[in-house]
Amino acid sequence: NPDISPSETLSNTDPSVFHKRYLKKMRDLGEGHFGKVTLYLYDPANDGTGERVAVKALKQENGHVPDGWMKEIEILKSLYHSNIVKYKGCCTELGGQVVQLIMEYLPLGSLREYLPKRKLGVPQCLMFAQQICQGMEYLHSKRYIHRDLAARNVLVENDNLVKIGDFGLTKYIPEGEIYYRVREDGDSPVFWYAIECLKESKFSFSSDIWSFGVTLYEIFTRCDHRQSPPTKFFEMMEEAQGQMTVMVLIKLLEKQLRLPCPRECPHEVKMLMEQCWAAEPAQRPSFGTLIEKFEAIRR
Ligand SMILES: C=Cc1cc(F)c(CN2CC[C@](CC#N)(n3cc(C(N)=O)c(NC(=O)OC)n3)[C@H](F)C2)cc1O
Repeated sequence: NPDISPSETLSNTDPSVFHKRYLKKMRDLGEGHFGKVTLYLYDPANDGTGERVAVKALKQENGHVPDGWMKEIEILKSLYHSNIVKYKGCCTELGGQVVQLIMEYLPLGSLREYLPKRKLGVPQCLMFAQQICQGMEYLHSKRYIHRDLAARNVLVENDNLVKIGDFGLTKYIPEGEIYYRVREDGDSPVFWYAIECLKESKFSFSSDIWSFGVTLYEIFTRCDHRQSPPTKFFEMMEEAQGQMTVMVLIKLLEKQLRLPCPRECPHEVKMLMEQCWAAEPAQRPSFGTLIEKFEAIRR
């Protein structure tokens, strides 16, 4: 049609730009220390035929966008892997003073909601565990450490596919560095933290492996809250009423105490958990090694 300019024939709207006016709030999905994740219908036709998206927003900062927040958006935007939640775009407000992160919505939610409802067999638990390792191996290959790997941050696409769904504490480790040092802020997931994180706030690829070991424990307890890491560790710390939890947890881990092996957990899986919880970071396996071990167990 010669009298329409080429740009008008193509729908020249950038699909990664979401307009606030078309986002219709449905319900909250989660709350973090610095913000929340909400389910929206993105409905430009305004007829309910739009698509559901998960929107992550920071608690209102006084008029400026924290640079750590833009980092998280850039990180997710740069990740392409079947076991990592898909970035869809951004929604900006007030001339870019507020930026919201738009992700694909997985209605089955995280393993924390899914596992207690769906009594999975051992083979499916092993498949999910291997998929988490595949997503994490990809993340580590780009020199990112997750720092918050846990069942609550693993989303279920369907009975055969899980994805790492939140990157709120993810950090880049520069070439040549081994550790990322942080001053502790917010409510840290201490029962998923490696011993060197608790003692010296030293985060590394190896500390993600420790957190994977705790996530593997969660998978094989089917996220039963009576066996959750906090519940179990508090039971193990029972005589230490009133003392600082982190100090007591460190003492307990230094005495080589660990989370107990879940019932009907294969011996090889218990061995993997214990390797992930080696006191010495360098003795813990990599995600590549863990993938090979899961492939061998699943054969
Ligand atoms: C500002 C910081 C911050 C705020 C937060 F609320 C959280 C916690 N939040 C993380 C995202 C979350 C779990 C995961 N992964 N989730 C994502 C989806 C999805 N993409 O579909 C989904 N779906 C779902 O529940 O369907 C029924 N849940 C869930 F919202 C918890 C972490 C944070 O760092």
